[in-house]
Amino acid sequence: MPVLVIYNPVSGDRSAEAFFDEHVLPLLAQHGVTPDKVIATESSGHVGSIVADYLLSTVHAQPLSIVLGSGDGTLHELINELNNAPSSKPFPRIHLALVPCGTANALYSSLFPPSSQEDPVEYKLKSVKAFVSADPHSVPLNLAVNVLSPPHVRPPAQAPPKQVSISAVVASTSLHASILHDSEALRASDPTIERFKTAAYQNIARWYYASVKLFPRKGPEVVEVYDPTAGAFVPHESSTEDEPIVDLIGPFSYFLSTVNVDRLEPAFRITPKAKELEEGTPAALDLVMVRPMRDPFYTMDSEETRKAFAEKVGKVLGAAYQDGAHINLRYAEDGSITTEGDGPTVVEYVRCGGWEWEPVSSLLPAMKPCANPLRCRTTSTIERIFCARTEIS
Ligand SMILES: Nc1ncnc2c1ncn2[C@@H]1O[C@H](COP(=O)(O)OP(=O)(O)OP(=O)(O)O)[C@@H](O)[C@H]1O
Repeated sequence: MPVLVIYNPVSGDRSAEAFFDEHVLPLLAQHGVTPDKVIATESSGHVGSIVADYLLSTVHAQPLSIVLGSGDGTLHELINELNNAPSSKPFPRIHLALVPCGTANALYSSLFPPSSQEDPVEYKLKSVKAFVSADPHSVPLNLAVNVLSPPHVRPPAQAPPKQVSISAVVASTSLHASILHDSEALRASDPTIERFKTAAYQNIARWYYASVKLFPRKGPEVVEVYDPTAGAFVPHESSTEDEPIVDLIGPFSYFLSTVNVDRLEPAFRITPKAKELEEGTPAALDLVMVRPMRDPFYTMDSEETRKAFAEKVGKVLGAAYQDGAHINLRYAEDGSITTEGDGPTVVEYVRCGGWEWEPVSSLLPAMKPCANPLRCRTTSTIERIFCARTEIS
């Protein structure tokens, strides 16, 4: 099977090149794996053209393996560039062995949940070791298709085309989208995951107005919601087999869905039940929402209310770092947050097949990343991309 070795030299703390020279390439050589190419990406989007050009130059009858040293962003680019690459015949199955060289490494840390005792070098080599082992095990990735509509324009002006983006980790609006947006500006000064926290504090008091539709996934055929008392997903109260679509209104503080991952950083388990979905079951999006109107103390939108509510959002995010404990938080009668009683859950943790986000204007300024309509749907598993992983018992 042909093998490409690709790394992004600027991802994370820029240590990918040294790590590949010192550990990854010697490990491959030790197992008799001679890569067809070893390439460092030179710019944004380069990873996709490296792989597409390679595939277009070969007969590509057999599957291709890629040892990829990067974070989630480079993987995202690879998937999207391949999806857009012109090819008269289908691309072969692609096997990935991941080396976590990025900042957050959400997919890697979900496939290989870290433990504090582990040697850091050994930890980073787990996927490559699975790939070179005598009996490699891989997991298929589910992909979510996101369609971003352009803002409405008045005729005769012509609207720009819709943008399609495929995600293998996360699709979000609201606070998380704003964090990603603003954390890029902090990359040069802070290469660590701390920059996500800095960006979170910059945006935590913002609300986003939208009307939202949730669609069921195949299998259950209803939208499901996590019930902390039952410790399980149950049918959403507004979703029945006859009328499965759930309509929600904002404002929203947090709105984020994941595929394939239960965490966005090694310790940030934002969709902690996502890994319980068994391989082979219909693809699902695990969606986490925080809507200020669920707070019994919500009266009206004002700068003051947003500031007070920001403290509660901070508690939700803090609990996500406590092994995903945010999904058990409820409002007490006095509006404080508790894990006791049967008050409304602070977080709505939904399992669905897709969602639509239609922004509506608010009296207070909305944020750029969430200003356009967005539709996100899971596809059934796409067979071509597999990740090398050891069995997780
Ligand atoms: N040679 C390069 N010079 C500049 N940018 C590059 C180069 N190669 C790739 N990139 C860009 O670097 C960006 C960041 O890469 P990546 O996502 O792998 O790391 P990260 O953002 O640190 O990690 P994570 O996504 O896990 O937080 C990608 O968007 C990619 O387009």
